[in-house]
Amino acid sequence: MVKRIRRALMPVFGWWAIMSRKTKYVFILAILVAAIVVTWGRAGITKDDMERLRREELSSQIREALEPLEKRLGNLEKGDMSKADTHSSEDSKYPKVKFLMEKDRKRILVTGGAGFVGSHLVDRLMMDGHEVVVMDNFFTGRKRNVEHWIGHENFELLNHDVVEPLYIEVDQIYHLASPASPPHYMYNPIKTIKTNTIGTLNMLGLAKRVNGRFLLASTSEVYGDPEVHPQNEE
Ligand SMILES: O=c1ccn([C@@H]2O[C@H](COP(=O)(O)OP(=O)(O)O[C@H]3OC[C@@H](O)[C@H](O)[C@H]3O)[C@@H](O)[C@H]2O)c(=O)[nH]1
Repeated sequence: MVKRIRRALMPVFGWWAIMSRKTKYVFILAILVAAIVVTWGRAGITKDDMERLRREELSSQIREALEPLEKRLGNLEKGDMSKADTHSSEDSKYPKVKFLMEKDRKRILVTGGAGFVGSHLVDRLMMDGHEVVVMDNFFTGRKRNVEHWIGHENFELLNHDVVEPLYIEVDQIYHLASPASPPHYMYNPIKTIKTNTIGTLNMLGLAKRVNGRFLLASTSEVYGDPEVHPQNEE
């Protein structure tokens, strides 16, 4: 093996032996210079490349972050307020909502907002551009009635029993939380009475504290078994 290597290197050593001393120096110097240039050049390019890549990545991240803001600004400049709201753009997964200026936008609590009447009221208030807080204990209400708003920046869902006090900041309260149909309000009559007394008192207290407007809905059950449809208010 050693013999084979020696034989392979023979031509090189042969050349080396017949070279003058000066040529040898020049040869060694040339190899050294070449090695320095290659190493230095490689190190320089790698550093520069890394820096350039880092800068390119950073500017593409900034461009990505700015794009929706620029789009929104463009819409604002064009006066298209409906598209200025990110959630009202065509590709939004939510129903279209109006854009309301901060001074016109109300924060509204709907108790029983996951129920039949409540969820339709919630749709209307959301589409009008308000902030809506739904509070429901899901006795008869269902999350699916309001699920199309879950995650929207104007929407909040609280699983809370109105019999317990609630401390939040709102401008208006629609108080609809109560078992509505006879099988439901007779299921636990004492709880129904508590909901309609203590619950209503809690919501009145909240309205008083925040100086907010208050609406209490009754039920068509108060008419008994009506003989005419639709029922009039007399
Ligand atoms: O203690 C309670 C009791 C009830 N609730 C909630 O209050 C809401 C009441 O809504 P319901 O859907 O039961 O009653 P609603 O009055 O909205 O509609 C009802 O009356 C009109 C009919 O046409 C509907 O079919 C019927 O559901 C429910 O979401 C229920 O979970 C509370 O949050 N707390």
